[in-house]
Amino acid sequence: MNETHEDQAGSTYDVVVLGAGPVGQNVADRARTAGLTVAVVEHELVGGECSYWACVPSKALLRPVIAVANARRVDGARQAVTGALDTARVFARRDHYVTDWDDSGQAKWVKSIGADLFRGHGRIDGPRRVIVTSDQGARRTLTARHAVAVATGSRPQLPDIPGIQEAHPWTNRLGTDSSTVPGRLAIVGGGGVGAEMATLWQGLGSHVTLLARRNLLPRLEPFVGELLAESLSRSGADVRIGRQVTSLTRPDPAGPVTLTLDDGSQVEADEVMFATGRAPNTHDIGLDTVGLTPGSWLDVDTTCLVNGLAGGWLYALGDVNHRALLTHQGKYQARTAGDAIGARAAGSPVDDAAWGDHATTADQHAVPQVFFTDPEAAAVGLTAEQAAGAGFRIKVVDADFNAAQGADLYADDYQGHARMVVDLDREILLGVTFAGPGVSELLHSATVAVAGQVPLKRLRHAIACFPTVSEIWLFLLAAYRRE
Ligand SMILES: Cc1cc2nc3c(=O)[nH]c(=O)nc-3n(C[C@H](O)[C@H](O)[C@H](O)COP(=O)(O)OP(=O)(O)OC[C@H]3O[C@@H](n4cnc5c(N)ncnc54)[C@H](O)[C@@H]3O)c2cc1C
Ligand SMILES: NC(=O)c1ccc[n+]([C@@H]2O[C@H](COP(=O)([O-])OP(=O)(O)OC[C@H]3O[C@@H](n4cnc5c(N)ncnc54)[C@H](O)[C@@H]3O)[C@@H](O)[C@H]2O)c1
Repeated sequence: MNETHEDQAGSTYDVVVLGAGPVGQNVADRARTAGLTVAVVEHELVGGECSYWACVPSKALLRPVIAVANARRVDGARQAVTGALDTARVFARRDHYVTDWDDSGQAKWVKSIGADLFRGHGRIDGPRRVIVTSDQGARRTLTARHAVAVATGSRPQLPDIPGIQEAHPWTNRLGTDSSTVPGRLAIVGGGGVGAEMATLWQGLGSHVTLLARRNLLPRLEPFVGELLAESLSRSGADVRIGRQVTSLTRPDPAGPVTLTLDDGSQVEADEVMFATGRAPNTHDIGLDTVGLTPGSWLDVDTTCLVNGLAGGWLYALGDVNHRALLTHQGKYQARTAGDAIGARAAGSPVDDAAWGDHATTADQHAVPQVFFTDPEAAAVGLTAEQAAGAGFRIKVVDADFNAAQGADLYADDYQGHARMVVDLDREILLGVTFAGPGVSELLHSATVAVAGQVPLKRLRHAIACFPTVSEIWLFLLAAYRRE
């Protein structure tokens, strides 16, 4: 059951990592760099949800949809893009990026860093011990001298609605690995998954009905969801905000599904997808053997050490700690925690003060996120509502992208909006949000400004090139001065 290198150090390791998604792989790498021996346990595919059913396949599928939408925004190019997407080629492109759901390349990488990979389901069995059970039922005990790092990720959270099981709903799994386009697709949930999946499947030719009980992308500034709802509607999707599903019926599993909504109306579709949030993969990892509650999100300190557990040996990284369910943020936690584990094992000082080498301070102040919708949505830090709620004295500054000539040259009649939230006491940025074509690549400038707490007086000297979409910064800063 194990794919170990020949001189494997028995079944005692410095660090045992549960889950070989992007986060598990990164903490393993960092612990190896610190000179520690590492075992990695994986019960499905090395690479995790991110590589096979989330970030990678969804972005591989979305890219052609967005590329065509952007070409159609440019006169002269528009005339060259007249046909429908070649869905067979789009799915083939996705299959390439998920390596046909074959994880041998990533398994090889785990071994290349000098970690030992154990295939099977990992369960904690008391402090510093993990039992791995293979598909064939063989058990192996792994003991961790210094740390067990839980990076088991999350799975879809389905609401308890009558008829949901019989409806055989899609989740992010079929939403990213299907190679057929349903004629009509109903999507429940308007968060990141629902918004991207609606963009994707409408773009691939489904007629999408998107049912959201609140604004779309409700964690971002409200203008983002409004622009997205308008754009999806323009593309032919039926977007219903403020609606809930009360029941589903699907008498024939191969036939259509009918959703009944809270206003009594019904939606018939060929498939229904639930994108209603995530639950942590902690229900069956032995948390009860160390006094923690199975199925709970794991509460951690700034080094990702689980709070309230004696001995300082259990770390939780990535989706399972519920800080920010994003691959890049989980990998940041993994780099930080891996270094902290290394420092603690060596008896070296741990720098866990704010913005220190062993602190995940950005989790609180500067989480960047991009939704690959049309228009793209990109945000870092706090929204105006969050900043005001946290007690900051703020100024909210807005600008439309079409003020910037660079944006108009990028896309004729560029539709997009930007907002920055200024901390008036320190004159730094607390948050920045962009919505518009191509803004995903603009976000890092805002992330540097927010994480770096760059004074606005200095930001004035960070000049955006003419004529680029980044010129939006000039208009945001000018609006701040004017007001
Ligand atoms: C549709 C969709 C699109 C997304 N797009 C993006 C995006 O574009 N950008 C972004 O930053 N984030 C995106 N996310 C979020 C991102 O997928 C997660 O934040 C990320 O996968 C978390 O990484 P992880 O390593 O914590 O968990 P996972 O990727 O879920 O990996 C966990 C691993 O642990 C294994 N495992 C679980 N339990 C056990 C056990 N007991 N024993 C052994 N192995 C176990 C699993 O099999 C899995 O391989 C998206 C999510 C979804 C659903
Ligand atoms: N590009 C990206 O970075 C990207 C893309 C997709 C997802 N993600 C991340 O993955 C995580 C999971 O995304 P998600 O969209 O599944 O979760 P989410 O929590 O972001 O959104 C779920 C949405 O479903 C709604 N909802 C919950 N129960 C409902 C019900 N019974 N009926 C109708 N609506 C209901 C919620 O109000 C919420 O708006 C998020 O943290 C997200 O940021 C990231």
